[in-house]
Amino acid sequence: MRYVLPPINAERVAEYIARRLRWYVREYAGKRAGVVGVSGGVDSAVVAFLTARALGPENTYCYVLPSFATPKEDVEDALRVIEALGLPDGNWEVISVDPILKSFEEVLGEMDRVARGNVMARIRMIILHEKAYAHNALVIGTGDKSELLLGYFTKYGDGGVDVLPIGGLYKTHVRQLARYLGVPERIVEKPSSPRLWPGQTAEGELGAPYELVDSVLYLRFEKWLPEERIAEELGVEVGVVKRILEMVKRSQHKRMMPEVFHVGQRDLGSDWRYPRQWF
Ligand SMILES: Nc1ncnc2c1ncn2[C@@H]1O[C@H](COP(=O)(O)OP(=O)(O)OC[C@H]2O[C@@H]([n+]3cccc(C(=O)O)c3)[C@H](O)[C@@H]2O)[C@@H](O)[C@H]1O
Ligand SMILES: Nc1ncnc2c1ncn2[C@@H]1O[C@H](COP(=O)(O)OP(=O)(O)OP(=O)(O)O)[C@@H](O)[C@H]1O
Ligand SMILES: [Mg+2]
Repeated sequence: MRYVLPPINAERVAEYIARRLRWYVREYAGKRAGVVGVSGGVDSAVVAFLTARALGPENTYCYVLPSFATPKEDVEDALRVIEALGLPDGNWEVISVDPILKSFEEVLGEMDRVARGNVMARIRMIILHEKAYAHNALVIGTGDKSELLLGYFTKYGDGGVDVLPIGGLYKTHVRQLARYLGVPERIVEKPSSPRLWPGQTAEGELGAPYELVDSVLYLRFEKWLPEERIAEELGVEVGVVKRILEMVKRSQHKRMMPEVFHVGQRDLGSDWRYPRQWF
């Protein structure tokens, strides 16, 4: 398999994202600070570094929100990020989501691991928004371009954020940016995982390494090559390419506002009907 993404200019990208994030939070939203859920993974580490660069450590709030499925090394790595940023004491906290998850299961009954994982992600979302309200802040999202295109996130969970500063960067580019920013190497090298159940890895669930996923997405959406040419170019079966692009199609609803059924002024009280072929 060939990796075809050109590298980014990490210095310029970091500068651009930090400036734009500062403008978005301060000028556009009129807020003071940013709240980040820090997992010990590379996306949230990069976003925490960029938020501190944009707004200053005193205006950056980091929350580590482990569950029973979080390895203890991840909590250690999350704390390393917080230490590296030099956040003041009141600007970070470790809060276990397990008691909240347990009370959900007591009321709703036991859930399977996917359902429980999505509830876990939505519990984190609620906590982060509560903290944002408390600190006059926005919830800074950590989704990258690969996850957003694949729909590899929980709708209204880790997807329920206010702004997506690294949403224009593929996962492999986020790792490059992480190295430039000085994110600890163990975090940069760690295989991506939502950690929604023990042993879960992103590449295991997606069925392909991110180098391949990113190459397919790049050749399709930036070079507009047809599926067969992408397969040839990367030296993989066309079925692999089709499967990745199918994930993009099926997750369109996660990248849009919910469909609104508009009712126009002239429809109210008139006998005009939508043409049959619209349905
Ligand atoms: N066509 C459509 N139009 C409008 N809405 C539609 C829809 N199809 C489904 N839906 C709605 O979407 C829901 C399904 O979406 P969702 O609840 O997200 O659930 P789903 O996509 O099934 O699962 C989330 C996936 O993201 C992964 N994940 C989650 C969290 C974090 C990370 C990470 O990388 O850190 C990864 C997780 O491992 C899993 O593979 C349905 O329950 C339904 O309500
Ligand atoms: N234990 C956790 N504590 C705090 N936030 C979390 C935790 N688990 C997930 N999150 C939030 O959900 C986001 C989505 O998880 P995801 O696994 O995609 O990102 P990551 O762990 O930062 O990087 P990677 O995708 O490489 O694992 C995280 O970036 C983080 O903001
Ligand atoms: Mg992760």
